[in-house]
Amino acid sequence: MSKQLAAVDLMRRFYQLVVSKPHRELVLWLLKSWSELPSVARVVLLTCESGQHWVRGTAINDSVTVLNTDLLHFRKISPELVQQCHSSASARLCKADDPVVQDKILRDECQSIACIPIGEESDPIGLIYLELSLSKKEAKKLLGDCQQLEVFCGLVLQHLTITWRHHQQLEKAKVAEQALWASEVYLRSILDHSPVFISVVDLDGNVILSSDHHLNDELSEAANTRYNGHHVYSLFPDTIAQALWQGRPESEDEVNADWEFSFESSEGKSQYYWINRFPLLDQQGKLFASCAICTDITERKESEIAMQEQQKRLNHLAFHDELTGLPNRTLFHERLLHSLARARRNHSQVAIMLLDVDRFKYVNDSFGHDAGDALLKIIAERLVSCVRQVDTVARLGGDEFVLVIEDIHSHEDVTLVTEKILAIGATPCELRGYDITSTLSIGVSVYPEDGDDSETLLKHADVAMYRAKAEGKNTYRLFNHSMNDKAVESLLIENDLRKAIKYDKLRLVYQPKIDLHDGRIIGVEALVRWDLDNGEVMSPGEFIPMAEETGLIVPLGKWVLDEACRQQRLWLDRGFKVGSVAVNLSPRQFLQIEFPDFIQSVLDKHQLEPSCLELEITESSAMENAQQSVQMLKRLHSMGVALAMDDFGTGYSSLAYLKRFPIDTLKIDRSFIRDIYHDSNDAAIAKSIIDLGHNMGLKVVAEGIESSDQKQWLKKQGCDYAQGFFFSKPISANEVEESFCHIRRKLELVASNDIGHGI
Ligand SMILES: Nc1nc2c(ncn2[C@@H]2O[C@H](COP(=O)(O)O[C@H]3[C@@H](O)[C@H](n4cnc5c(=O)[nH]c(N)nc54)O[C@@H]3COP(=O)(O)O)[C@@H](O)[C@H]2O)c(=O)[nH]1
Repeated sequence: MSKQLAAVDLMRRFYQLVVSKPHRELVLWLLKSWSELPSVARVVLLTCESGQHWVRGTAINDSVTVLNTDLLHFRKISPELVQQCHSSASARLCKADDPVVQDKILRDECQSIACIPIGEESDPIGLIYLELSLSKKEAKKLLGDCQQLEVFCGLVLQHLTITWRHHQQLEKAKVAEQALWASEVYLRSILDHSPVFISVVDLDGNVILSSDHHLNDELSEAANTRYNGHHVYSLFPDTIAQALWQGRPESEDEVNADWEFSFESSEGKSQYYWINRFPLLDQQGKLFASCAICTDITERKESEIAMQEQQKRLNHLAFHDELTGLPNRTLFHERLLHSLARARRNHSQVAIMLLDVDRFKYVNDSFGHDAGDALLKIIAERLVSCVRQVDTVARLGGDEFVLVIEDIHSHEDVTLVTEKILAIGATPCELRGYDITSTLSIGVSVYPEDGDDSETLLKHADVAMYRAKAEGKNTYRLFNHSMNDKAVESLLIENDLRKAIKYDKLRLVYQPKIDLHDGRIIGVEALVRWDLDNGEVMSPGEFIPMAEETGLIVPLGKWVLDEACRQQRLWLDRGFKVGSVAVNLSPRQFLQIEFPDFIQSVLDKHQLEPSCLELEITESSAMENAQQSVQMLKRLHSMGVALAMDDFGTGYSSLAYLKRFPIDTLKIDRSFIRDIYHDSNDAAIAKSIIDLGHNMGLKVVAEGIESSDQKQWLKKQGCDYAQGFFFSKPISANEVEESFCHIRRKLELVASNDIGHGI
């Protein structure tokens, strides 16, 4: 047969044998073909792929096994031998006792080992490993006879290798496809469930990929559809589109950036996002798209803003007056310190103007606190309008304001400002439908001539203001050192008294009044005491005139009335019938239009009959505004409150008026009682007052009885009641209570037996 025909025959046989035969069968056939050769003890079929050897099968006599294992794990033939053969470019034969095969051979009769490369000698696709019971020489001959089998084996192995590789590639593609599918599923799931908005935008601005979380429904025209495939500018307002596509406009790196972003919804609600943009590069490292991750931080931002605003409000409250919004005392002091520091540096002058609203109490009491607050607000606004922005207008509390005016060059500058303030202060303002004119009193001190530090300057402005008030109100006074001493002293007392009223440093003591005929206690007179911080007690003789002068008598008088009625209620509840409680009234208090209403409210508050209360008004104050006093006394009398005229005999009573005063009692001033026994004039006056009182149908009380003689004389003259140290000094409510029974017994004894002295 020609070589050509032989080749064709071989190919035919090859195709008959190989095509459509399962691989396993081909491997078995190969192994079998070699193992059936005479003297072959063991056959191993190996393939070479990318420098690695795979054992595909092994045959020992009739037992053929198909394998697929790494040579290194097979370990039944020598890897060194395989390696040597593989690199030698020809079949290699060695004796069984060759060191490379030692310990590996299977049988004792094995004399030689053959390792036959299959395919290209320099780059074989496989190897046939044989263990032979032939000498090396005999084995060589046998292998020479097997060339056809060798070629055929090469073809089959090549076929197998190709199909294996093909299979492998298919497997790999399948795995890659699965991996791709999985990564797509992961990505979609992540996008679908992501709580943030993620978008990938290509270089032309088209959305390639986006998460289901919409930025804000109203922002997206495609809110309920996927964004993909749309241009960012067709989906979002320009600002957002730009953020998603072109990045932060001011950023140097337009692609890679993160920043906070906000926009306003159509409802005017601000929406905040944190945007993180980064580039997407292809395999060549070229930018093909950019990804933006937008996290909704609105809630966090809102709470941050709320906290900042609260902090701002707290800061504002700490340094501003809540009612007027003006700087408060703390901020005023700070500003004043700065102004003084500036003035020191610039050798300039600063004016401190302390303002007090005249008759503010009256507005408050007459129109109510809301009206008072409204007035303060109006004044605050007007003051601010009077000064330059660099100046300070502050409210120190109550109706007290202060101004710090910088860069003053002369007293004329000060006068200009004060007159402006007085003018706008006196402009009427409407409160509750009434046109109210509330004037201001201003005290001014100037740095450096009136003081070098804030405390002194403020004290001196206070002194000047006090002087402005004392000298007619609705005016201003510039401080001068001659004002200082007396004014400061009065001011200090006034301030302390203000605090004493506020912080309950006042108390009442009670002096009993006795019926001279039977010695009964017919009532007590409430007298106020002021406990000073140094432990001393200030007499009302000292502070009542000052309280009257400053107007403090009104709150003080209210407190006395309320406290006396409270105590009366307590005594009644505990079974102590002390008679009426008499309270002294100051003229200012007495002439307040709303005074009867106040009395009624106190009686109601403590659930007292009007007869439980007696009001004492001095003769001189009743006569001072006689016409008004008549009206007021009539109103009080009609309410059923007992009325007494105090210190009678010391004033200039007009009998015409006296008969019009609806009073119940005349109190003879103690100055007539003192020498009643020795001074015939005093005796005559006292006697006349007793007669006058009786003739007018009034009861008469003698004050200041210190001795039994005085008492006896008065009793003899028909005086009804008496009061004085002879019976009892003013005592505390507790003492009244504790010794009430004792006092009553003793007073009764003194009155009836003319004995006893004091209690
Ligand atoms: N508007 C108000 N005036 C008040 C009030 N409390 C007191 N006063 C007036 O202050 C003046 C001084 O009062 P006081 O120091 O309390 O003196 C009173 C008595 O202690 C004193 N007195 C009483 N008996 C005697 C005595 O036998 N001898 C003596 N030397 N003094 C005595 O007289 C004062 C009471 O006087 P009168 O009011 O006239 O009855 C005084 O004018 C008080 O009115 C207050 O709450 N509001």
